[in-house]
Amino acid sequence: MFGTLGKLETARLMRDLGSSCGGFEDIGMRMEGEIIVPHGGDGEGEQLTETAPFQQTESLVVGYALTPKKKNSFLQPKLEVLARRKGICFVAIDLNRPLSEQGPFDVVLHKLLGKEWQDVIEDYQQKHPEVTVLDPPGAIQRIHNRQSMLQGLADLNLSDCSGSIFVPKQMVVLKDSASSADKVVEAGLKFPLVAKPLWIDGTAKAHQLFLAYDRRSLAELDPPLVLQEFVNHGGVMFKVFVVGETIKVVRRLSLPNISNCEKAKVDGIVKFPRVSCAAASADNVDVDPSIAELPPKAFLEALVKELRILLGLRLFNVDMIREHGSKNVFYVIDINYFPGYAKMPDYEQVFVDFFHNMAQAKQKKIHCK
Ligand SMILES: O=P(O)(O)O[C@@H]1[C@@H](OP(=O)(O)O)[C@H](OP(=O)(O)O)[C@H](O)[C@H](OP(=O)(O)O)[C@H]1OP(=O)(O)O
Ligand SMILES: Nc1ncnc2c1ncn2[C@@H]1O[C@H](COP(=O)(O)OP(=O)(O)O)[C@@H](O)[C@H]1O
Ligand SMILES: [Mg+2]
Ligand SMILES: [Mg+2]
Repeated sequence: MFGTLGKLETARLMRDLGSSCGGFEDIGMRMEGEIIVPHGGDGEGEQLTETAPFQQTESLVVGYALTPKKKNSFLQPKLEVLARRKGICFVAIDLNRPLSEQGPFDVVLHKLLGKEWQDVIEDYQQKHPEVTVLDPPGAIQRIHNRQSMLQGLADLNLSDCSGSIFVPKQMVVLKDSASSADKVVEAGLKFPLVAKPLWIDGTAKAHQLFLAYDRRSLAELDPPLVLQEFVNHGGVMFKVFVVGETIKVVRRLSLPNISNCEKAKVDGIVKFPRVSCAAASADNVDVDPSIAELPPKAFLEALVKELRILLGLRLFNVDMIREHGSKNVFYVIDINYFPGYAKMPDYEQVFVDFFHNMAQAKQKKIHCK
């Protein structure tokens, strides 16, 4: 039932990956991308010393509501110590007590799923307009659906034209039906297609993706899902991390090109691992530099500027691939709210600068009253 990726590709993929995202191990030097830090931060973490003088006054109190996994991966000791030195402190929100009885907070940083929390944070946002909610729940909801997350991207009018941005042709299949295969063909989607669960619900299942090589295989998939045309991109993808005004790009391993010969040979559906969640080890993958070349800086800045407005988010990353053979034709294939920032080089300093700028803006506002 499950076909197989080309033997060579699979072997290479598994060799390079070493592990899937869940049991994330750093499998090699992460190819650090360009650092675009338009404001004061130099992106360089300061050397930590045990006797680092803690800032006495708290300039910013950040309440956080995160899963244990996210708390462990994001709130690492180095971040807390560097933050404390700038008067920024992180306080765990007690989910068993009313949020309004806790704090006071300057910022509420959250990534929890479920209607209950959504109601709590929306109610809190109404009652506490003075608190920065990172990020607004409505904006987060939009990217929990793989259709709405990409809506509007293809129409972005980018000020910089050193590149162009597209979204792969895709369609949503809400329920099993004999006619869904006909609709896919009528919509002119070309196989192979990447089948992705429609909803991002924080479970591993939301990341179980398949390649569907022919229309007959669609019946083996479990709706609701998005079917997206596969775009050859040479096996390297770009993760564009955004933290407020800061942008950082890293390269990650991705799926190899699918040749016409393979398209003809392989049938059925193929499940594939979370190739891009682990850090790329580009050192041992012979990739053509034109494939691995980072997207132009001005292009990324123009794209992210528009995305911040379109999405209404400050903490997100964008998965982009360069169309194979093109100079700078890019496809956005995924957008993630509050992703695994610990895999972004120097993430601690980036966040300290981000929160410090927030604290300064708050101070300015108080003095202007
Ligand atoms: O597990 P991590 O730390 O690698 O981060 C996951 C992200 O990996 P990335 O940082 O892009 O390499 C991951 O990104 P991808 O979807 O794998 O591109 C998701 O953002 C995931 O959150 P969710 O399951 O979509 O809610 C993220 O999971 P959470 O950390 O939010 O649970
Ligand atoms: N349309 C596509 N064309 C080519 N490869 C794709 C496409 N969509 C996804 N992929 C591959 O699958 C990986 C995971 O897809 P993505 O949409 O980012 O799902 P997730 O949210 O689970 O990360 C991507 O990093 C890329 O390697
Ligand atoms: Mg992704
Ligand atoms: Mg994702």
